[in-house]
Amino acid sequence: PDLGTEFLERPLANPLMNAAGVWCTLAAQLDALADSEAAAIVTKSCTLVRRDGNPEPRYRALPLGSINSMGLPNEGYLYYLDYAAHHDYDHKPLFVSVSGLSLDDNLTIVAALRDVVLPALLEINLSCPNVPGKAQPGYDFEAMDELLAEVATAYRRPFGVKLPPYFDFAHFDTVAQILNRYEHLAFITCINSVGNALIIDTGQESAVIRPKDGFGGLGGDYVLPTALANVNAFHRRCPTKTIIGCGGVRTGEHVFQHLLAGATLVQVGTALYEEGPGIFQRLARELAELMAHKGYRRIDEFRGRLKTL
Ligand SMILES: C=Cc1c(C(=O)O)[nH]c(=O)[nH]c1=O
Repeated sequence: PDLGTEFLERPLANPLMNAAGVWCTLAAQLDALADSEAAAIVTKSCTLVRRDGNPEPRYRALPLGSINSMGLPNEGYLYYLDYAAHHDYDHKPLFVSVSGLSLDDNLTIVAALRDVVLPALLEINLSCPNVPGKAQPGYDFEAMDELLAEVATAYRRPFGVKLPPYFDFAHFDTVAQILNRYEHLAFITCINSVGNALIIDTGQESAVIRPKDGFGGLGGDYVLPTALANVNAFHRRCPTKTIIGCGGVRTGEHVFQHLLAGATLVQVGTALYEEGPGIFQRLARELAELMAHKGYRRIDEFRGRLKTL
């Protein structure tokens, strides 16, 4: 089978990439992703200035996934613009994830990315659940609309958004209606971690991460059904947008399910954190095996073709 696909008219060797935040904070990590089987890479969400992030322990692997409250540790946007300036775009696309702590910060970073005129792709993160005292724009629809209006005006080039999970059809409808109003908004990445979960260690009778009394974003197997639902909900509601799936991908079968639900690219977070960049070779092999078993030669024979009963 051929795992080839296309993103914004650009051919890619396969639909696989990392999720923002995982194995992508430092140049050496990004280089490892560039050297891996991932067909595209995205940076850790960046802020105006460098951040240490939240006190540790702030990430825990779990039997069914992970919980994190990293607190947006990153090297500051200029570090990632510099990385983007040296990236080889003929080899594979680079996305820059931006998660400014204010509208002004977001606009400063977006304008800087616009002015360096690089082929890098902008993914605006509307959904960081772990900055104490900061409500995420993804759950404040007026703030989201204002942010997108300002970014679209300032950036004037194709960009995308990273959404939190939604759990209500009224929210799918409202958010899709907002996103469909922005022509430059070319792609939608669903989902970010399921925010503010609480994992309890029974023996210790304690939370397992330090920040926010143990409340953190859930990832991994726990979130696959919610991720698939959000991918399919926005695939149905935003026919002119490209959907990137993210959430719960650990095997080739999970990649297949995200593609069936309507994703064009599929991001890997928790499983990449645990397995490292070699995971992309395994996922590509497993996806090819599943496609061969089903008699599919190309991804476009089944992508977005989820049946209903
Ligand atoms: C950008 C901050 C995020 C973080 C974080 O740095 O705490 N964790 C997530 O699961 N998702 C985020 O979007």
